[in-house]
Amino acid sequence: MIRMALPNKGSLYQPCIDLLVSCGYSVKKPTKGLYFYDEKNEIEFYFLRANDIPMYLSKGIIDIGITGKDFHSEKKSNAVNLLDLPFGHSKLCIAAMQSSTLNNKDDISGLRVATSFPNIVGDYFQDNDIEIVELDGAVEISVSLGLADCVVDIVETGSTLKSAGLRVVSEPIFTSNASLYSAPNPTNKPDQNKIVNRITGRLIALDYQLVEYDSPLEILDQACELTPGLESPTICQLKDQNWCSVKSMIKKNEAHQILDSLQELGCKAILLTNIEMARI
Ligand SMILES: Nc1ncnc2c1ncn2[C@@H]1O[C@H](COP(=O)(O)OP(=O)(O)OP(=O)(O)O)[C@@H](O)[C@H]1O
Ligand SMILES: O=P(O)(O)OC[C@H]1O[C@H](OP(=O)(O)OP(=O)(O)O)[C@H](O)[C@@H]1O
Ligand SMILES: [Mg+2]
Repeated sequence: MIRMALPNKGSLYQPCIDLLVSCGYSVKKPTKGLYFYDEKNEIEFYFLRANDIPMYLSKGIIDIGITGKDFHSEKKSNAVNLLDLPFGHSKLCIAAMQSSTLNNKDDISGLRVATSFPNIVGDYFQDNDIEIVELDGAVEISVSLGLADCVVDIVETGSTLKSAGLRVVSEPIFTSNASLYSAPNPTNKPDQNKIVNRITGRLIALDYQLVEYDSPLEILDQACELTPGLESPTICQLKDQNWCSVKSMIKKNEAHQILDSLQELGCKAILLTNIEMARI
């Protein structure tokens, strides 16, 4: 038995559910309630505020959980980062009114900065004299309402800031993504490892594709150089002694260039397929 925390809403909720379902877990948030038991895999899922997950992990109440790096850092959590996940990418940026003359960190000295990340902001501005105005959310409206002179807020596309009449003032002060975290001393390490292995396998599957093709013997070495695989490509002799069939994993973001090269080389029947899950 193991306890896992997932964000109960927001940007991380659906990607977390999709990731875990693709790893064979049965997980859904009840319409009312914050708990779901996956009987087959013996996992208790708790749907918590992404912001609170670092504390539950730090105290060892929850064994494993997914949240944003920004929340982990803000809460000064001693949870252990097991795995970076390919979603929840965002930045914490300083933003001020479009018309403002602020252009860099030093221009902020003496000003009021509204944020939901007082620790990250305090550390960043430790040598500047600023007043932090701590807000729980909807930070972007605070400047036009006159509560603050600028904000430090989460930015992904920038459309939230833009619609509040704000613009980013300087380089991001923190770069975040979702991560899988462990309690410092999880109760059930073998069960935790199973979860990590499944998720790692799924992330590899998402990064790679499987290519299969037929190659004349005389160009087989050149073809294999293009598709070396992780260990080594699988090669089968075809009925026609002059041809082989080759199977290999290739990086998804290189796949189409590799297919072009295989075709130019003289390979035939080139097939590209997605990988559902991988254990390397
Ligand atoms: N638009 C976005 N795109 C990608 N990641 C985002 C986006 N907005 C927030 N995040 C990241 O997702 C995580 C959860 O933030 P989000 O604002 O979605 O949570 P939330 O449940 O709405 O919490 P809160 O109620 O405190 O705002 C954070 O780590 C954040 O950096
Ligand atoms: O740069 P953007 O692409 O606009 O994304 C950033 C916004 O997304 C998040 O808000 P969310 O959608 O979670 O709403 P919330 O205010 O309820 O947290 C975050 O708090 C920012 O406000
Ligand atoms: Mg939010």
